[in-house]
Amino acid sequence: MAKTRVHDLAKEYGMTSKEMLGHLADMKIPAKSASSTLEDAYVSMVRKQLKPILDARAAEIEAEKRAEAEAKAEEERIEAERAEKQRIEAEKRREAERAEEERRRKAEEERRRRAEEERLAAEKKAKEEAEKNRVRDTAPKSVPSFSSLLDQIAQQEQVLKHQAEEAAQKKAESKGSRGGKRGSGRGGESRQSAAPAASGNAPAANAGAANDSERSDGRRRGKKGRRGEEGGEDRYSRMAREAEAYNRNKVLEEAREAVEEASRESTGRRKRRKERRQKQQAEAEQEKRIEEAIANDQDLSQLDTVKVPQGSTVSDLAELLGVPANDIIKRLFLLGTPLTLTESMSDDLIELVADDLGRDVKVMTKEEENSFSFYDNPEDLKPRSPVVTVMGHVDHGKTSLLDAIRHTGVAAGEAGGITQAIGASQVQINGRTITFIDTPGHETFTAMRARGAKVTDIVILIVAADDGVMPQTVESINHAKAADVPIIVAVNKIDKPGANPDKVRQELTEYGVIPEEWGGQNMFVNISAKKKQGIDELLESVLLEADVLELKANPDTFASGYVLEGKLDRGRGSVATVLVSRGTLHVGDALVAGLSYGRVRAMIDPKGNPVTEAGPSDPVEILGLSSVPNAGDEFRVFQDDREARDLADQRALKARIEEQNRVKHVTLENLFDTMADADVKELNLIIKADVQGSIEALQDSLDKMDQSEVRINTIHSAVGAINETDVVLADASNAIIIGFGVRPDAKARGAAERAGVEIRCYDVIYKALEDLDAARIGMLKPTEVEVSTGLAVVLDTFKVPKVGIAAGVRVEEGEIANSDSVRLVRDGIVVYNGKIASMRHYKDEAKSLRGGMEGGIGLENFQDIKPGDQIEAYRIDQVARTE
Ligand SMILES: Nc1nc2c(ncn2[C@@H]2O[C@H](COP(=O)(O)OP(=O)(O)OP(=O)(O)O)[C@@H](O)[C@H]2O)c(=O)[nH]1
Repeated sequence: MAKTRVHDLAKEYGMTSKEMLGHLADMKIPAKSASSTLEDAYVSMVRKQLKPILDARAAEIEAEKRAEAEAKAEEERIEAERAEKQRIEAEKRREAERAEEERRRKAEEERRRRAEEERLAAEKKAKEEAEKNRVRDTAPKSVPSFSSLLDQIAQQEQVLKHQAEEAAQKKAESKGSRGGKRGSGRGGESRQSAAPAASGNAPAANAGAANDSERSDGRRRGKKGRRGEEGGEDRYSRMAREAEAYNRNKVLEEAREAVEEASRESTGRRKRRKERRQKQQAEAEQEKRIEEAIANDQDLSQLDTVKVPQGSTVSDLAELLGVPANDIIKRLFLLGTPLTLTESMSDDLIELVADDLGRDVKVMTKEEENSFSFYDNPEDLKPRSPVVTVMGHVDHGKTSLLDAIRHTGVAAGEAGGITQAIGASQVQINGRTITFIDTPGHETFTAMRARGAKVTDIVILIVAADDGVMPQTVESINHAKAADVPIIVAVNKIDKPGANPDKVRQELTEYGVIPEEWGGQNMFVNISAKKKQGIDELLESVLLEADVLELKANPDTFASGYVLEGKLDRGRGSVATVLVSRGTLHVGDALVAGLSYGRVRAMIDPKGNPVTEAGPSDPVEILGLSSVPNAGDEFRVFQDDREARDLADQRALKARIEEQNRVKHVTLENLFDTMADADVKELNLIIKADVQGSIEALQDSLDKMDQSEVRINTIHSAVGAINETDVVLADASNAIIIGFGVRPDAKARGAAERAGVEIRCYDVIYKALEDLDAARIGMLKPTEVEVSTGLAVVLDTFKVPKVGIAAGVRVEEGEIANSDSVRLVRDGIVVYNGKIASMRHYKDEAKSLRGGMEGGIGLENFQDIKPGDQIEAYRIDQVARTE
């Protein structure tokens, strides 16, 4: 048997001979070198021993092979992907090239077409002008302008061309038929014609004159008859003329080129200058935006976001985004909402379209648009007093608490004299001030917050200890939490026998309001608003909370803040209670608040005293505004009252446009509503009142009215007198104007009369509600009422030609008319409901059958009548609705 050598065996195992010799040594098998031979017995021993190695190696090789194959497959995949990508890109590129080529071709075509058009037009004009000049023999007047010079050049060219043609023709003619006939008497004429030609070698400005004389010469020649002219030109004069024509042409051509070049250069320069200017402007604007953003601590990544006012029209958006309106209209069309240029877009549509255009937009509500952002240097900030709102369930003691607070620190004798002068109050405690907003409840708080007015620093949640947590308690908690305002709980009415302050604490934990003593975040104070117990402790808690909040503001700047309340006062005009958030407000300051502006004529503090200035956290009543601002409007003082007026005017104009747009345009949302409720009638209202409260109260009652059939729309409401704009709006939207404690001014009254707009003024809400209800009911569809007319019993049935089976009846009750509807009732079940087809009394047709009469009744499309059936007759009456 052949012996196996070590190196063959090693090869078989994929190892070096040295490695194999190592293994052999381990197994005590004698072998010296790679060429040593091994006995078969040893070989089988080696194989047995090295089997695991062989297996492992095989597995390794297999794995390597697999990995290689995988890598190759992956490579191939990547390669294929890359190729595909390349192919797509190439395709895209080709597509783009094709598009570009097409665009270029079209542009070239267009350019050629235009050039051709221009050329034709110029030719036509030149011909006309040449013709005109030919018949006009007056010399050109005065020094021509640059453009008229060009015109002249063109004209002269035409004339010269014309003359050259004429001359060529003449030449041909004279060479042909009358080549030898050169008359002697024609030399003078030739000289005559040559003389002006020679003198025509003049500057361009005079060339016209020379030309004209030549033309008139030609004309004279024409008048004198062609014969005299033909062949009259001698060789020299012709040469002189041709030389002159050549020279002139050359000069004119050069002049024209120079002029064209100059104008080309100037437009090119102008264009470049314009582009440079625009670029500089854009850069400056961007720089300004960045500076402002840094100053206002804004997010710089938001800089590219375009702010779009809510309700913007298609053309507004196009302008803001700097894109052609068509781009937007096209996208709207694709979105299935075709709109015209002047139609408003919904927030969603604005965002969708902008997104599609790859632009970032922020739809700004009116409040956001009207709000200002300020930046203060931290060094300028000084501590300010806290502003507090009291919230809680109805009857838990909000008013009583505010009352008790107002009496704090007031001597007993003074107490009776305290009146709530303005919509906010201030109390002094431990030498510090706390400001309270006097419109308690979360509704106002949230309404203000919704308008962007963040005035409250701390909420006092009042909970009656005898009543515990009630629905509005929970609402108040939610509202305060949503605004991220800390809550201090005043557990009230602890003087009451059933009071259980601990139960209140327990219940509140469920809503995440947990007493500090239990490890929570909220301070709890037991009070009795009625007995004025615990009030000081409550106020001290407010100060503690304020310390935690580290409330600060810069008092040494122009004032800004929020309107808490606005009203129209008979004697004093527009009156607004404002809360200063920043800066100091002075009498005489020019300010804008919402749509109103004016100079502060007078200021009244919460105690009713006139003051000349108000700092951060101070509430004051101000007089002097042009109109009544709304609660929640932001106010801001301007250095210059012209600026204030401009801003207010801009806002007022915008508000008016928006209001009109709102009335005119159907939005996506209400379009469907309107279609679905085609049956619903609308009662449009414009409400004007002397105080915001009346508007809210009326609106509240209106909202509660049944609107299933007549929808009541308040299309506009505001504090202030009824003015002409209201009438215009009412006219445009078919609305009634309701006034509370306000009257229309003379202009409005006149406009209303002319337009037929109804204005109703009231002093009390319920009267207005009564009238509106009546109007609403008047608009209701009349009700259909079934009136029973008679009852008959079927005695027998019989056949009637054409009608089929008819009933022989006896009328038991009432009177049945042939126009009545009937029900056929069998054993209490209605088997037919329809109309009477025929009615007879004996043989004759009858219009009706009275009680006790017998007759025949046939039913429309119904034969299954049986003796014993009852016929109930009725008619439908329409009755005007009373509700
Ligand atoms: N016994 C007792 N009664 C109180 C206390 N505080 C308020 N009340 C009474 O509770 C009732 C409601 O008090 P208001 O202060 O009007 O409560 P409110 O929360 O302002 O009520 P609305 O304005 O209707 O939401 C009044 O009759 C108060 O006299 C109190 O501490 N103890």
